[in-house]
Amino acid sequence: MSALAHRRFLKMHGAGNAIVVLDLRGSAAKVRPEEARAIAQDPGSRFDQLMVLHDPVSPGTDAFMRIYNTDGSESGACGNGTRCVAYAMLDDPAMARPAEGGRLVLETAAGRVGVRRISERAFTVDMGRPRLAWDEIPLSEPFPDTRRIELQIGPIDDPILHSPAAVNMGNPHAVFFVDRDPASYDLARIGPMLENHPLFPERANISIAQVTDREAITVRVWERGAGLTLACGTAACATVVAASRLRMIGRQAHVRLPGGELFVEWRADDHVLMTGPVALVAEGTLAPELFAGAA
Ligand SMILES: N[C@H](CCC[C@H](N)C(=O)O)C(=O)O
Repeated sequence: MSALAHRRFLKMHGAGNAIVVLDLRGSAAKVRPEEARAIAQDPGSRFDQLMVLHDPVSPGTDAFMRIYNTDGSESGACGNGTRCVAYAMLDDPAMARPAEGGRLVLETAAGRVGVRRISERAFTVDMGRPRLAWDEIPLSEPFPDTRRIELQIGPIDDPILHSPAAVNMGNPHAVFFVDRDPASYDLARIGPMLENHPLFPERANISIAQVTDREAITVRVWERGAGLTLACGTAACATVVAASRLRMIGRQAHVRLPGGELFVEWRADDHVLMTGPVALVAEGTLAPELFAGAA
């Protein structure tokens, strides 16, 4: 039987991004990709991302986090999910541990993120520094300037989208800036082609963004490994960094996504801070039969 059977989870969302939090601290259990897929496919535990807590690995951190997409693939970052984890680690009766004044340091395969409570249901995540070199995104061929890379989709003489910015926020992002409502693009059709484009050896999250004023951007996202989601925290961060590099905004903006709004600041010390809400939807336990056919 799976080591995950009967384990309790929290079903949450961050600006509409569906998140499940599972606490495996104090155990040697790990989530296998097929088990993540099985959990995602059950209506009671459906998620865009599964945030799994493990015992801390490095001194000065409160937990090690593994992040799974709907398809079972792992990511080095999830902004919305990190806020949900902070809520769980500070407020959930079973998951909470005493923490210094509402502050936590979480570690993932991509590095450390700091989280600070702003209010009962809002948190600011220090997502760390963006990685901007072509081989840090990563891209499969060299581009000295990742503010606009050579990639387009649609008719060669009249592309639907072209010249995206590339940013890594612990995960790879391509951001296409457009001058009309991002909702007018068929991202459900375009997204998978771009997510799996050979230019992205680790695939990519695909955003379509419209800068509506010097401090406001409207974004829609096709997420790597999860598809269309109502919000994507790291995409919001990547979009603000990209827009700032292109001088379309200053260093901060309100990012409006279908599921809600995030505020992102690319601080002078190169750290990207993202502030947004969390919501608790339900709690549940993982039924053993979930994993019966896990493949
Ligand atoms: N799909 C992303 C991970 C989740 C990102 C998103 N949900 C967020 O809030 O940052 C990836 O595979 O890179």
